[in-house]
Amino acid sequence: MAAARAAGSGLVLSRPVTFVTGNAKKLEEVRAILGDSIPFRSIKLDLPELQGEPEDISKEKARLAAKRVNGPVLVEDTCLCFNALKGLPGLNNLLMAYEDKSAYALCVFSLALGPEIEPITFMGKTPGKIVPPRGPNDFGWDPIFQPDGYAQTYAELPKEEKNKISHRSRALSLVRSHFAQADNAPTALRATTTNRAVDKLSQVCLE
Ligand SMILES: O=P(O)(O)OP(=O)(O)OP(=O)(O)OC[C@H]1O[C@@H](n2cnc3c(O)ncnc32)[C@H](O)[C@@H]1O
Ligand SMILES: [Mg+2]
Repeated sequence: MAAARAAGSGLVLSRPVTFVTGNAKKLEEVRAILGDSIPFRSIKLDLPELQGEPEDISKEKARLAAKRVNGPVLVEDTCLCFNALKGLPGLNNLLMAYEDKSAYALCVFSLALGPEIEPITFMGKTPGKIVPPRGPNDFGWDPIFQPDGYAQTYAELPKEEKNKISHRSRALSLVRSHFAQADNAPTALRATTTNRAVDKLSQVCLE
């Protein structure tokens, strides 16, 4: 297959990256946010629901997906984390007992360039609070999450607004920078430099 080059980026992949998810709504947002900045295809695969820290879950999803696809993959794991529960994901009703309704939406993308290559992660975080549900009920917990600085829940916001400030778009802007950063490295070094550059990036959490 022909090599794929991300628009405006020097990161050359042997195949276009495959975004793997079982969630059509996620895919819709990723398409809207990325446009044609990174060439990707997508497949619908139900990855196992793993337990643990979001970063570990995301990486494990990427390892499993890279084996299934046998090529470069991008996956993501998202959670709504409640500060009253010390960042643990939880249920809206459980929160009733707590005065602190603050929360954050967290999205962790993992990029694995192949089945034998350790995935690298990119995190985006959007702070907000949990409210009684408002707005359309077609995407997970969107109706109960109201981002800071907004009077509307994610579900009530126009899609373009959500996509400007969402946990997902913040994480994806790091994915994009990662692809663009590879531009600065000599071709022969790109693969390894990319992996190292990401050590730095993987600790970045865009808030
Ligand atoms: O195949 P994957 O990508 O894993 O898809 P999933 O639907 O299982 O996705 P997650 O495990 O990452 O997400 C856990 C839940 O969070 C929901 N969710 C993810 N992103 C969301 C967003 O931006 N707004 C509202 N709910 C979201 C999603 O619908 C799930 O019910
Ligand atoms: Mg899942």
